[in-house]
Amino acid sequence: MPSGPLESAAPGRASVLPELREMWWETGVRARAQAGLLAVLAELPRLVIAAVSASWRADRTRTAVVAGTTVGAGVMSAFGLLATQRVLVELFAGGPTADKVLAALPALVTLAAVTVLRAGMAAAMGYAENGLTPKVDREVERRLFEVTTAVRLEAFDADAFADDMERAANGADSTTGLVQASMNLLAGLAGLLAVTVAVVVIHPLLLLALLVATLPNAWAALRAGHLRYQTYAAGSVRRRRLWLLHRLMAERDSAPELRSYGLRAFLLDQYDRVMGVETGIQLALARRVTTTTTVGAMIGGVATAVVYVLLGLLLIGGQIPLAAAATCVIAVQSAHRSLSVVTYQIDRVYTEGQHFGDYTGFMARAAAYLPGPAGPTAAGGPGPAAGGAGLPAAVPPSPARAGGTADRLREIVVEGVSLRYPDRDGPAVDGVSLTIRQGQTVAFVGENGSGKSTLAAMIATLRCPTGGTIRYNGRPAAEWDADALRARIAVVTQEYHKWPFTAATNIAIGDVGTEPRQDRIEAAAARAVAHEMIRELPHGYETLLDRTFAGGQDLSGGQWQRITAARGFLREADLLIMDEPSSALDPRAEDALFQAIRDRRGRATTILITHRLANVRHADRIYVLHHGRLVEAGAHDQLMAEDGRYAELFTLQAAGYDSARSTVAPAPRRANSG
Ligand SMILES: Nc1ncnc2c1ncn2[C@@H]1O[C@H](COP(=O)(O)OP(=O)(O)OP(=O)(O)O)[C@@H](O)[C@H]1O
Repeated sequence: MPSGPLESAAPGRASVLPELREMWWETGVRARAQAGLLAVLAELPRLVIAAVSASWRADRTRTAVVAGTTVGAGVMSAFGLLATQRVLVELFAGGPTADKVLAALPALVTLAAVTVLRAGMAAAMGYAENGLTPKVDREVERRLFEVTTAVRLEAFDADAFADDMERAANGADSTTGLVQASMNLLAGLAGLLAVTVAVVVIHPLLLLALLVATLPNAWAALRAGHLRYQTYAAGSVRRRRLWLLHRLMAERDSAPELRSYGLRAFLLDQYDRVMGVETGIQLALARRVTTTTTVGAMIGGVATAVVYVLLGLLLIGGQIPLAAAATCVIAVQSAHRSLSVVTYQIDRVYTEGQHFGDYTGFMARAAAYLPGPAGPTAAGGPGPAAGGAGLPAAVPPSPARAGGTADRLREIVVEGVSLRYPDRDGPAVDGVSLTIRQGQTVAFVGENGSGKSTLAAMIATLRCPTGGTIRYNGRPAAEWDADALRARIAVVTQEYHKWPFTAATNIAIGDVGTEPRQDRIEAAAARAVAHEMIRELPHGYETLLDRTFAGGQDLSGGQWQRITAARGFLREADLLIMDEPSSALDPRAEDALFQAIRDRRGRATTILITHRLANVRHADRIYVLHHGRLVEAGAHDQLMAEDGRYAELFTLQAAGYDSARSTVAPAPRRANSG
């Protein structure tokens, strides 16, 4: 017996999963990581300003409180240090202890007041920050969703747009982190400044001592942070590979194939390889970081010792009083603390800033895909008014256009329409012209990839033609109110979405503009042969159709297709587009569904896309597409008489049934239970 898939997964074969190639944006991340420490520092102010302005837009008062208390706490540090020095000066002075304590009392009171004020400011800062976080999250995330739900469908065809969007969503989460890190950095800097000022006031020479004692540690902390970021940036492909492997090995969707093809050992082997590399890299990083921080600490330690020796010499030489020397020791320790805050926060600001940059970058790029007055050709053109930090202010409201309630869709004229997807050689739809009148049922037929769904998507205004025009009641889509026009069209797509809602809501979302009345939902379900099936679910129409929630249920492919057809029927749209609505239906359900579609004839318009040609026989007009071009058009009998492509496809399919009928004894006909 040949070796099974477990053996074929042996090292050397299929060692790299091809879909995990490096993405274009990762080179950008890598370039930033290799930019060097100074370049990193130079980028900080821009990132901090972007985050603080996002916070300012979310809540001015709280942002001001956080900023004010942060700086205030720093200033209080300076006062605290100066008061400490005064206390020490008085205590180290000559004379009886009681007199010394009495003399130190004002400074002690100041110290107590400063301490209380600092504590009060810290509490106010914490309170304001806690309230600010959800507001900033909401502000930033809502803007992201306003954009992701409004961009034209073409955006999703653009290179790596989905990747870009995913990182932007993560970047949105980094906003609060960046704001907090920026504020903490401000606090650290204010503390450092305060210590510096206090030290200079005591004795200018001590500033030099302070710098010598603290700079080596600061350099080490920054360098270690930079090493960590470089490793992080270099590992993005590896992380995505791990993420993919996690999903493949633990998710429900891949579980059946994983077992049936015996992919367990193959995937575990992939995991071991990636983790082996990851562990090695993390160990190397730990070694480099430890070396750097140890070297920094050693130099810092020696420098601090030198400072203390210097202080001793100054003391012995009578150049500085004992109190100033004692304050200097406290100042050096304070400076160490502030500096470690500053270096840690710089590291955080940088990392969070990189992620936040993904968000602002995405928002700027996505603005080009927002529908605007410029219409479909707006791609690449200016987007709506941009908010601060490259954030589009909001999705612009549609200008007043045609689309009143009385204006039903009477005629759709497609004039020389083409569409070319990005990075595709030929057009998916090529110069198609046709007219669809109210009440007609028309069918688009043709082989896989002939352009049927693309043409339907353009008629449904989901995609903008790259050539030609589509007129609705004589007016091009650009002259209509986009929402009003879409409200007249219902689309049941091939790639329907399983919304994680109840069965009733899954149908009701077909017409969110109206009240979700149960009788209407049930009537739509009945037309799509879904009513009985839904009633048999554990909670009937209230059954949650998502197994990731407790008590949730999943449905079979055909059952889902009935629900999506019901969604399409609910709206009573002027135009219903049904793209392969019956591919998973059993023959009885299919027959009933097409009967419901035929019932629309004369009343409302239907575009039907299906490969089951028996179902298009009754269509008023059949359009045959081939390689994006319209090659035949007419009623069934006419096309059969022409003996062209349609006749060939129809005869081929019918022959399958005929030969089956000739070899299988006919089953007794059962009454249609609908
Ligand atoms: N988003 C896309 N990006 C790039 N090319 C696409 C995209 N969608 C479809 N295409 C290509 O456009 C052509 C037409 O696709 P379309 O889905 O319109 O065909 P279809 O006739 O509906 O096919 P089927 O019968 O298989 O559903 C195909 O060559 C397809 O590969």
